[in-house]
Amino acid sequence: REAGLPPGPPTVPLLGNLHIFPTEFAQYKFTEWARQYGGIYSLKVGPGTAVVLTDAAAVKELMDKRSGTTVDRPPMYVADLVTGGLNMVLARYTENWRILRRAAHAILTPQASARHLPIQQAEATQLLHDVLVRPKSFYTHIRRYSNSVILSVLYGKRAPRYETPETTAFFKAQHEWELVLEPGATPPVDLIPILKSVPERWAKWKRDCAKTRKLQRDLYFGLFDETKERLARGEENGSYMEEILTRQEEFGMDREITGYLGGVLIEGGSDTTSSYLQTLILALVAYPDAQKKAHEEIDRVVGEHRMPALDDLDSLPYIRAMILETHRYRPVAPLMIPHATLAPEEYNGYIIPQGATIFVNSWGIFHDPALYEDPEDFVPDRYLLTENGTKPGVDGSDLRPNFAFGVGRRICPGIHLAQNSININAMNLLWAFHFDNDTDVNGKPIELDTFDYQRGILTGPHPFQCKITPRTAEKAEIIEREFLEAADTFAKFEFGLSAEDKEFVARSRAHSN
Ligand code: HEM
Repeated sequence: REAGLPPGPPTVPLLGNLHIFPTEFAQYKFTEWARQYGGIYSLKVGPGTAVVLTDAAAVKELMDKRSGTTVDRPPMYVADLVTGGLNMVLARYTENWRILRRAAHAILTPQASARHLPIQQAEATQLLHDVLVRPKSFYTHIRRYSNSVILSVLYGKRAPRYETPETTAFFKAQHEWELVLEPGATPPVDLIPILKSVPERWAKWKRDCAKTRKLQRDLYFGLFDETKERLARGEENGSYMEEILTRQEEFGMDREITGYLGGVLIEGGSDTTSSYLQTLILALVAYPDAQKKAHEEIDRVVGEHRMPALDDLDSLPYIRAMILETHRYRPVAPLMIPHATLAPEEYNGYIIPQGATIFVNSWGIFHDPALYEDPEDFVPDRYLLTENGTKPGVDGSDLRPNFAFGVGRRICPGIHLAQNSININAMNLLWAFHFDNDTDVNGKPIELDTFDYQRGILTGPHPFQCKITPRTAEKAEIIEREFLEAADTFAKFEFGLSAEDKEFVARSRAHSN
C-alpha cells in the first residue's frame, strides 16, 4: 500500500488484497472492514487501488461536492466489448457518456416524468388486478409491471404479459449480460491487458460477450426501428424515443448511440423498480406491525371507496417513511455503481490517486449502528423522528432522502420516474392487500429469510412465497372496475401486439366483465 493511501487490510506482494477481494455480496465484507478500518479505507487490487467510503461526510464531500473528479467509472473491457462503450451506466467519462446523460436528463425531469403518469397508473392498476387474480405469481407480476412501464415510456409499446416477446427477449439478454459482468466470469483483463488479445476460439468469455451483444442489439435496435416507423406513419403516442428522434441532431446523437440510450434505460428501469417493490412486500410480511400502521393510515386518508391517487401521499407520512425505510433496509444498489477518479484527490490527510475505483458503501452507511437505532430492523417510524432516519441527537445532515439513487453527476437519471412508480405502487398495494406468511401443509407459517437476496451489483430478493389477500370485497371490485377503465389508456400503447398478447388482452378484459 503506497504512502498516503487510506489504511486497509494487510497486503501481500503483487496481489495486494486481490486474494481476499470478495466476489459476491461484497457489501457485507466491505462493511465488516469499515467497522475495522474506518469510514474511508483502501484495498490494493494488484497495482490498482480501490477506496471504500462508508462515511456519509466523506461521500458528500468527495462524491457530491467534488463530483467533477469522481464522475468517472473504472475501465471495464467486457462492457466495451458488449456495448462499444455506449452503456451509460458503465461508460467512462467520455463525450458519448455526456451525450447520453444530457439526452436522458432532458426527458426524465420531474415535469417530463409527470407526462408518463397515466400509463404508470394504468400499469399499476393492472398490477393490482394481476395480483388479485393470481396472487402466488406476484413476483413475476411486479417484474412485468416495471418492464412494461419502461417500454411504454420509452417506445410507447407496452407488455401486457410477462411472456410478451419483448419482455422475454429483454430478460434473456439481461440474464446473459449479468453473467458476463459477474466477477470471475472473465479473466482479469482490466488488470492484465495482454489477456484481451486471446483469440475468440480459446476464450469462451469473448463468445459470451458476442452473444450478449447480439441479443441486446436485436432488441434495442428492433424497438428503435419500430418507433421510427410508427413516427413515419404519424402514429405518435408521446413516448420518450419519439422526442429523442425528433431532437437527435440537437443532442448530437447518431443511430448507434440512440439505440443504446433506449437500451440502457430499459436495463436501468426494469429490475431496479421491481426489486424495490419485492423488498417492500418481503418487509411487510416480516414486519406485520409496520404493515398494520400503514393499513390504518391509508384507511384513514383514502378509505374504502376509491383507489389511492398520487396526491394522497402528502397526507400519508407513515407510508412516506416506509418508502424511505425500504431503500435503507435493502438498497437495490448496496454499493451503488463503482465510480473512479479522473485526478488525485486529498481527503482528511489521505491521498486518493488518479484512476482509483471508489465504492460508495451505502449498505454500510444505512446499517451503521452509530447512525441508526436497530439498523437491522425494518422500522419506518425512524423517518418520522428525523429527516434521514438517524437517531435523534445524531447529525444525519450529510445524508439526503434520495441517497439510495446515487451520488454526484452520476446520480440516477431515472429517479423521478422510479419515485412515481414506487409511490403509486406502495400506496396501491397497501390499500388493496394483506401480506402474510404463507403456511405449509401442516398450517405452520413459512418464515421468510430476509437475507435471501440475489448476487450482483444490483440486488433484490430471490422469489419468495407469501399469502396475499384482498382487504375487502369492495376493494376487489374497485380494482376490477379500474382495470377495465384503464383499457382506454392502454389502447394507445397496444400496437403491434403478438397474437397471444392480443388474445390475453381481450380475455382479461372480458374476465373482468
Ligand atoms: C428503485 C429504483 C431505482 C434505484 C434505487 C436506482 C438507483 C441507481 C443508482 C444507485 C445508480 C448509480 C448512481 C451512481 O453511480 O452514483 C443508478 C444509476 C442509473 N440509473 Fe437508476 N435506479 C432506479 C431506477 C432507475 C430507472 C427507472 C431508470 C431509467 C429510467 C434508471 C436508470 C439509471 C441509469 C441510466 C443510471 C446510470 C447513470 C450514469 O452512470 O450516468 N434507474 N441508479
